[in-house]
Amino acid sequence: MNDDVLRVDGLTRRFGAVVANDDVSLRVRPGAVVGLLGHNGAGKTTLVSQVVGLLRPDVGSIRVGGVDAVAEPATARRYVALQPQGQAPIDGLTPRSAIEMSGRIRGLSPSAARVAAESLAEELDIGEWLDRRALPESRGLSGGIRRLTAFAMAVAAPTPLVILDEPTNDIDAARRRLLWQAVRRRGDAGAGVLLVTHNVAEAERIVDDLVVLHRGKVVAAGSPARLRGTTGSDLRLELQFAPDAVDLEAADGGPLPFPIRRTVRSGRRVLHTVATDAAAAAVTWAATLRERELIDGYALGPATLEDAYLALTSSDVDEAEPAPTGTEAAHV
Ligand SMILES: Nc1ncnc2c1ncn2[C@@H]1O[C@H](COP(=O)(O)OP(=O)(O)OP(=O)(O)O)[C@@H](O)[C@H]1O
Repeated sequence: MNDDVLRVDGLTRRFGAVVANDDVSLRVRPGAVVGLLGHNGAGKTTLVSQVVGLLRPDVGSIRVGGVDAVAEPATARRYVALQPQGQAPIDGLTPRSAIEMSGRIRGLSPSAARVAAESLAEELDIGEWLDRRALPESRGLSGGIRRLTAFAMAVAAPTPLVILDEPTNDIDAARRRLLWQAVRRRGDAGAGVLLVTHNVAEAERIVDDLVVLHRGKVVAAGSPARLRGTTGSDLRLELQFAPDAVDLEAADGGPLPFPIRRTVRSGRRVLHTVATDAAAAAVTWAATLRERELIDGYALGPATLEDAYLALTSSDVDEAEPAPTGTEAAHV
């Protein structure tokens, strides 16, 4: 089908010796929320900058709403709204005036822009700040309210494609939940949404598909269930090591009394993926490590997408066997 609202093919962008995007391809269909995940420096913002015409690719093509965004960036830009990664420059404005102004720039009538500001303030629970002025040096409005205002500015008028670059930074947990729901609603209303985030656990609940970038390359793509790459009944045993634990291998590297499907090391955490029937043995073993003060603590719960994401983007992974995902890109 060629009704993609965003289609990126073979995109490569270098900065000197750094290959920030390396043969990246992805697509976003109308009504789909696609999460773009990756660590710092993975190349996410470079990709977004090319889609909105702020950077030119070295190689590859970008189509936004069917328009060649490399050849005709100004035309393509009409189909896309962007919430950039940094704070929106709204000093001197109130959230209400900033949201209304964005809506007006995107073609809303004055009355439609007023209605949009009111309804977004309600949707995001920022009504109490709607008429408070943002002042220089981050005064007047908190970082979180500024981020929510920037989101409202991006979606004040509907566009076929919405790109959100880390929209949840600085936002408290309750309003983050409202924001995720608002993002999902934009997809349900028919927009294609490209959502750049580090927040794997929260994004998992609202995205249709995920694309994982690692060092400029797409290392996995597909639905959250496909990327999770474990059977529905798998569990995750998380071990937390003390800051002064010097020999992680000695603590957890011996023969284990149960089979482990996958192990990922992430800082002071070690995440083992285990089958449900190994739960009792896993807890007994972890409790012993805890008693011997080799670990600070442990937790056993359902395997999550975060485990799979860390496995895809970490160089410190042991796989017992190839991940049973059926995806062509579920390995690095
Ligand atoms: N203007 C630039 N000049 C030189 N190098 C750049 C430039 N912009 C990005 N890079 C480099 O390209 C790589 C990808 O950066 P990019 O900002 O796209 O990553 P990111 O995934 O958005 O990271 P973050 O999550 O930290 O925002 C990094 O190595 C970065 O240092």
